Amino acid sequence: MTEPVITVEHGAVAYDERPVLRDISFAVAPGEVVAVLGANGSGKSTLIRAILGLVPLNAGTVSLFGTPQRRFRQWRRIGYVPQRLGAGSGVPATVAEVVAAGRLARRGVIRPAGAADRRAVAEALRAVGLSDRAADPVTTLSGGQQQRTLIARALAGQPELLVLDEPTAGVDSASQDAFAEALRGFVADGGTVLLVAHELGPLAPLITRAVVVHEGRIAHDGPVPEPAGHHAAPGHEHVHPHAPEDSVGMWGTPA
Ligand SMILES: Nc1ncnc2c1ncn2[C@@H]1O[C@H](COP(=O)(O)OP(=O)(O)OP(=O)(O)O)[C@@H](O)[C@H]1O
Repeated sequence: MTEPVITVEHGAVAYDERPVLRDISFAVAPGEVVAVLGANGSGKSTLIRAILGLVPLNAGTVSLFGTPQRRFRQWRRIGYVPQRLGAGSGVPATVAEVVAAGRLARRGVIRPAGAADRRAVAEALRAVGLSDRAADPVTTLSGGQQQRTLIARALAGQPELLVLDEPTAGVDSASQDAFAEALRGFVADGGTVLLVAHELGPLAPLITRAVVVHEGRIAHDGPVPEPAGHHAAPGHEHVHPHAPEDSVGMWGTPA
């Protein structure tokens, strides 16, 4: 039997004793592309941060590649792209330098970059369509291109699992398409993906499963649900032009 890449069992997280995730259980198998959906503040980012050990669980367990998270040491197998590039520090790193940082965990800081590192960086830049910007300071790139730079940094580490927090939020459509293409290549090479998203856009065809978080619990685990308020389907006759915003956000929970 193939070992899940991620297993969460009865996971719970609280911030300052305020419960944010309660009794979360789900698993991600190798090769899956799982989208975590849900309204603002439902706990999506907290869930992936808990999986990565960036926030502590106060109940339950997480295993990564079959190893309990607290004993897991093979972090190079995981590439993580957090929600946003932090506020500009003014350090004029080039695109290639940022992407090369994704190799550090693999080669160790002591050993200088070798041919394999340079190849991995070039390949990651190509995958996100930024080869021609390699020498430019990241600060001269658009928000979408900066996001692609971070994705390339994660890809350069040649991870087996990519964890992405809203990779396409506020990103122009050219960058969304470039990202979808990069992800398609990553998955075709056997990679596994867990991503948080508000809108799937060009990623939709790649998603194999959706997990909807609602008020700290999993409200749905299965096929990508139709966005709430989707009335374009033929034969849909229920018209309510002034219906209030669904409290779940754009993703409906099953009745
Ligand atoms: N470090 C923190 N300390 C205290 N509360 C936090 C912290 N991080 C998140 N929260 C709170 O926990 C809840 C869940 O936040 P989280 O960021 O996980 O939600 P989300 O579903 O990812 O939201 P969004 O879609 O807005 O990114 C929110 O009420 C948020 O305010």
